[in-house]
Amino acid sequence: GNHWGYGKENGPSVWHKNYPVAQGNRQSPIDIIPQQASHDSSLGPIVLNYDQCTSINIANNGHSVVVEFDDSDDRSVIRGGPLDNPYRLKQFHFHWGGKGCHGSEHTVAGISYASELHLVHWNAVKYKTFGEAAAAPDGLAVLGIFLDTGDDHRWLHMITDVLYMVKFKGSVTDFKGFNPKCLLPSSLHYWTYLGSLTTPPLHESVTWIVLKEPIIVSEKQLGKFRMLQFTGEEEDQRLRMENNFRPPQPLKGRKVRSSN
Ligand SMILES: COCCCN1C=C(N)c2cc(S(N)(=O)=O)sc2S1(=O)=O
Ligand SMILES: [Zn+2]
Repeated sequence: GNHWGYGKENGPSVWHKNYPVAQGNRQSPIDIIPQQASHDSSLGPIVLNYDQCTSINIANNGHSVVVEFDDSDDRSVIRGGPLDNPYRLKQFHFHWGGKGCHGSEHTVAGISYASELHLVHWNAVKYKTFGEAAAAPDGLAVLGIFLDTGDDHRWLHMITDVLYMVKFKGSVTDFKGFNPKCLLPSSLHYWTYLGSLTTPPLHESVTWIVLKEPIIVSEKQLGKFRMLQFTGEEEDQRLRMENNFRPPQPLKGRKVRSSN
């Protein structure tokens, strides 16, 4: 059927047909305007405890490349900042553009970055399952990290070196012992606001925490993401996985807060 995607016929501009919440009041991503963000002294620092984290596998789900984690206990959590509870790390994935053009989802005063990394966490204190949390207004916390281009990122090769194993939609391969701490910038200063998943089902269940400082990766490393395919190995259509980002959505009166 007409499964959602990023093409002309099934892209972000028509998602509302199957997912009416696409036109809701807390959709993501947004354009973050730093000067309009309110400094909130009650916003403490975010704390990431990823040291015991256990990555399981890396997969091509036909929309992005996703690294899944064992979330059977509180071994890797994000806490603090706008969050009332610790949220458990479930997966991380990326969004990126085509050659040379931009591919981040959030923009900063109209400027987009080459790519954006999303670390997805869920509120296992309040909800029994990830699926339940993903549909609840305070169910998810996604840490967004911008990727800018420059020199090689010293650790990203651990991911780009295995992308050939998950070239096609539906492919998955073991990916153990990866700690995403190595993908963080030096500063954890952030903007935060209430939003949604940026892909269908577009649930309005995400507390977004977007780091101000990008990490730097090389054009060569980003290029390896573009050899992934949206399509499966058995499909005769070859569709390069690129421009898998949703454009900024209306703020609808929401407040963006800034950490100090
Ligand atoms: C069963 O729950 C419904 C599916 C939830 N998920 C699917 C997404 N498309 C999705 C998008 C996410 S993003 N781009 O907003 O981080 S996180 C995420 S997810 O939480 O992994
Ligand atoms: Zn995402």
